[in-house]
Amino acid sequence: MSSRTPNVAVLGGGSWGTTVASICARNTRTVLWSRNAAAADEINTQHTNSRYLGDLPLTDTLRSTADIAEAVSDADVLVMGVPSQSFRSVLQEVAEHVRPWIPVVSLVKGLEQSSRMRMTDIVQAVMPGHPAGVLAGPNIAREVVQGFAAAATIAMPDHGTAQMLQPLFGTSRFRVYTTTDVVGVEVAGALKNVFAIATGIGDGLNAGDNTRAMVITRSLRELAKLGTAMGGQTETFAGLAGMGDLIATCTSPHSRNRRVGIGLAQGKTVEEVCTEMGQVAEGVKTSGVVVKLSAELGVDMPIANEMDAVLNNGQPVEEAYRGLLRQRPGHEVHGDAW
Ligand SMILES: NC(=O)C1=CN([C@@H]2O[C@H](COP(=O)(O)OP(=O)(O)OC[C@H]3O[C@@H](n4cnc5c(N)ncnc54)[C@H](O)[C@@H]3O)[C@@H](O)[C@H]2O)C=CC1
Ligand SMILES: O=C(CO)COP(=O)(O)O
Repeated sequence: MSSRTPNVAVLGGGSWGTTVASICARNTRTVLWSRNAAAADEINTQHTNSRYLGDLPLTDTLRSTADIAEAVSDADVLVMGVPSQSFRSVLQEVAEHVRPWIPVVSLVKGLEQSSRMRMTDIVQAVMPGHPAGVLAGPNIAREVVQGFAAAATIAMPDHGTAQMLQPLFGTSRFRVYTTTDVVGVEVAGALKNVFAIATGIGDGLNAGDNTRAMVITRSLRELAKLGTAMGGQTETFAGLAGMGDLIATCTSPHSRNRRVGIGLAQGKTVEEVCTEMGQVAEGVKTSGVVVKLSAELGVDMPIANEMDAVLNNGQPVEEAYRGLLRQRPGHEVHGDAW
């Protein structure tokens, strides 16, 4: 790469794709692909994305297009910000237009339902040879756009690539750390959404602060057990992408996943809550994938199992908490039961 800063293309004009593109545009030439031409036009002329981020101002040098080939043709770095279940099809659509071997950074916190694959595995399958990594952390989009201090970690298989990408995503108030633990960061980001739904149910049932702390703490343990069984490093789960994001998502009034849990506790169906929100809550679809993976890998995940029962098998929310309380607590650190 020459001495000029790399060109970035971000695919996906929702809350987080827009936010990350706005940050990158402060640091280098950045194009955001939105499938909605009116939204792209609004970003170019008004410097807002009102559907997802209200009137919060975006970086005025950010350029947006609804033409996916145009968005990526000059890109030195490809950033994927479409939800997990659309990730493969968008990548397939764009693959022939992308320069050879440029790095691909996923912003996505979900697992593919049909294949149970992580997003970086999908990159390897669709665009073999491209270095694939992930940016994740406690990053509620609107708070990041507003410029409140926050941090994330960028994981790439090669540390030099992570260090090369770091300045593209960071600002003085958005601190980007580096790691090579792609699996750990990616799994942590996907799993925390399932546990945010569990916390939301407790909050919606007015179960109180002790219950919330119990669910978050035991969720971290489940997350770390499955994450390490899948190849992630233990320390990652105590970091920004693990504990950090679990805390943010399980406690934020802005979290879509937590709001799903609250809605369920209020007697709404998953479909009703998701339609009302009009934004993705990845944990709904990730829940079923997680229980299948945990069964395959022999990892006991009682909270995730209860969420799968509620979200996919019609179990009433009150039963989910009662089901957990019926279990006898074992050794806090070495026990299998929750
Ligand atoms: N919003 C947030 O605070 C954060 C979100 N994330 C993750 O980022 C990913 C994207 O989420 P958000 O931007 O928040 O979702 P969103 O619901 O705000 O927006 C999703 C965007 O993807 C587009 N999209 C969906 N399917 C598409 C397809 N087939 N082709 C083209 N575009 C498509 C939608 O039109 C929409 O613009 C998710 O995995 C989420 O977990 C990660 C960190 C923070
Ligand atoms: O990933 C997020 C914060 O880090 C956003 O969480 P939600 O998708 O639940 O809004």
